[in-house]
Amino acid sequence: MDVRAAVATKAGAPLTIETVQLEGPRAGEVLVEIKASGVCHTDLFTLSGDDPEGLFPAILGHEGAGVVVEVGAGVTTLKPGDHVIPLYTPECRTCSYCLSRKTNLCQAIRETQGRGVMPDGTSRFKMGGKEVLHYMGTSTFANYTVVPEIALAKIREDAPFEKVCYIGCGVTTGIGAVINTAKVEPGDNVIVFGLGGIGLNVIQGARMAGADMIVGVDINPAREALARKFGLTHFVNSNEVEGDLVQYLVGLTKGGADHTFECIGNVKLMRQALECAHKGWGKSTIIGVAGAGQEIATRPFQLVTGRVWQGSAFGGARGRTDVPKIVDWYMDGKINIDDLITHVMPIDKINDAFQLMKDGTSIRSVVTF
Ligand SMILES: NC(=O)C1=CN([C@@H]2O[C@H](COP(=O)(O)OP(=O)(O)OC[C@H]3O[C@@H](n4cnc5c(N)ncnc54)[C@H](OP(=O)(O)O)[C@@H]3O)[C@@H](O)[C@H]2O)C=CC1
Ligand SMILES: N[C@@H](CCC(=O)N[C@@H](CSC=O)C(=O)NCC(=O)O)C(=O)O
Ligand SMILES: [Zn+2]
Ligand SMILES: [Zn+2]
Repeated sequence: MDVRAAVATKAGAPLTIETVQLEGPRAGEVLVEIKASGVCHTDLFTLSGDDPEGLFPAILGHEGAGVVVEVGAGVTTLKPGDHVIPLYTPECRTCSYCLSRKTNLCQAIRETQGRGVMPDGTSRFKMGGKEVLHYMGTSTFANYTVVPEIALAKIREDAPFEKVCYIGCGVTTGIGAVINTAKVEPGDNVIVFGLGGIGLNVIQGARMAGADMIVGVDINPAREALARKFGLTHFVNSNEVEGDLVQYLVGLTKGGADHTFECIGNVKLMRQALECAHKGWGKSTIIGVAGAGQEIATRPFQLVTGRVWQGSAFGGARGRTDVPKIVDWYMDGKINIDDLITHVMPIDKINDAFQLMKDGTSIRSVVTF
């Protein structure tokens, strides 16, 4: 079938809206009509060429929501008409990672996903007779896509696609990092570096967990007012701090934070986030994704003296199990998504969404089909 897609032809170039040929679902696969997709910083990161796994030409997008159109042979858990959110972290429930119960990083299809192909090693997308690659196993910047059954969360049918698509990455990543990975406890002090589409959800998660001080660090003063609505108690504009930022934050939290989160992807800030965690017990969780060749550094003494450095992918969430519950939280008014979706536009305007993100003007843009 012909589908409309925003194609990333090469690193650094704007996406182009194209008619692409999509083959139907093979065994274990599902054809999904994508109704809406958020644009995450990671899409921009991959498009920039900084992602060691970035491949072109490809159809980016990993924050979608839509409706099942057709299922391939052997698919038992989904049927046409079901509403779904594609998962870049699948949940097969049978691989050793899933069975360990120690991680959400299902590895059942990770290798082929990283090569931009379906689990059988081929792509379903073609343009002008040539293969176009999948991205993160989801490729949601197309009005139809094919996704493995194990990478689809079935959600309730009354949830609005234009809002709950954000649960496909940003919401789950931020709230999940607090609840599943860091396990923030009532009364904890928290510092969040980067108050964008992820960091604001970390703030929202910290408030849900009952944190006491919730400190946000950003260079964009426009982020303060919105962050306060989500639970921020102290805003720090790092450009305005005189002297050492780490010392300032340690002072503000009277010895360092119980938990810090890096939500930018900057290795220097990852170090600062670790070093303003409390001596003896502070935990620092890296969420931001850093480019090829970037490495983190600190004095080992920082760890010897009890700080813990860890990371979180997709908020430690097991998507098929947890995503439907997070959709319920939104529908029940327990979490706020609406105020974070600052722009909605048709897919034809997707390059505007990337520009708004680069300019620091948007929190989340959602494209519709
Ligand atoms: N681990 C995971 O599972 C996931 C990781 N990510 C990653 O998380 C990171 C954040 O994504 P997202 O929230 O969408 O990105 P955004 O661009 O929305 O947010 C980043 C924020 O950090 C601010 N910032 C930039 N530089 C600095 C600085 N030097 N000091 C303080 N603040 C700064 C930005 O300001 P300004 O707006 O002015 O630039 C912006 O407010 C990215 O690296 C993304 O790839 C995303 C999803 C999942
Ligand atoms: N491909 C990159 C790493 C990109 C990355 O870390 N992705 C996150 C999700 S970011 C979503 O917006 C993730 O889940 N990582 C786990 C994984 O298995 O990819 C690189 O090679 O550096
Ligand atoms: Zn993302
Ligand atoms: Zn698995």
